[in-house]
Amino acid sequence: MSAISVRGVWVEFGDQIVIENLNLDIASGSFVSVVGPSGCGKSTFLRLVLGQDRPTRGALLLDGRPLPDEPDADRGVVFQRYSVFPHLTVLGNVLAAYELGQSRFAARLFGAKRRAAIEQADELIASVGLAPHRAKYPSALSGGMQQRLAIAQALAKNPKVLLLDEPFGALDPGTRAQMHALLKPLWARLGMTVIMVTHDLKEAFGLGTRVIAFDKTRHDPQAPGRFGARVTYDLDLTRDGPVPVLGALRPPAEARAAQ
Ligand SMILES: Nc1ncnc2c1ncn2[C@@H]1O[C@H](COP(=O)(O)OP(=O)(O)OP(=O)(O)O)[C@@H](O)[C@H]1O
Repeated sequence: MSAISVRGVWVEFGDQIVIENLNLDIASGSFVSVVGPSGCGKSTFLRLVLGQDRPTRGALLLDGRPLPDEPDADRGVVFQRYSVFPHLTVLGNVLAAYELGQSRFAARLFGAKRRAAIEQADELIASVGLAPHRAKYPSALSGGMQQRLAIAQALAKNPKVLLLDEPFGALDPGTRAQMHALLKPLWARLGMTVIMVTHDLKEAFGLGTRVIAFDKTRHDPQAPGRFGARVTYDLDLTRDGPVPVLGALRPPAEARAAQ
């Protein structure tokens, strides 16, 4: 589990301000959904936490220490598409993640370490429901199966923080619901901190313990890049009390627990 602090973060590309003075504290083990209009900087924020992009100003901390500048095994990521290796089987994909995560200097594991990695990979493959498909290549898997594989691959590194960028955006509603049913118990069992960008409000509220909305609050028609996005809503769903969901009121925690 891991806590993330965002301190006075700005992101600028040339004269375009994308994120403006962002301050956030994300608790260990929380599941944060990030929503907001297209182009408001949600993926940019995720790339900052991943270490793929750096803030123009400000700092990000993981457990009180500056986030490393490059992605590492502490942070796993699943994108909407294309995050699995097409030339490797299901097992090969998950094993590759173990190899990359565990062996910094030699890319392959051998002997007892490899056997242990295969055992762990098989457990993970089973936990995302892909055991019968372990020898298949991604081209032989459905979109939902490929995303389950991408999740297994991200989890193989045993990350403290799992970053999800519209992970189910390309899936049909039925498969999406299956993915929700898979992800929530996995998150609860593994106790990771999850940050998920989504355009689907139902998904955001259904999975998240907290929903953060990004948006630009100021606009200059003469200079569209002059102002960046800020946090416009920050809803803690673990607290009791009414939370508006799609125009309706969410039931209190007791009633939810009984559901
Ligand atoms: N490397 C880059 N160079 C220049 N501009 C960039 C770069 N990365 C992002 N941007 C700009 O930053 C803004 C925010 O992009 P971002 O992808 O973070 O938005 P988003 O909220 O995730 O959008 P969507 O919901 O459509 O995926 C966009 O205007 C985009 O063009």
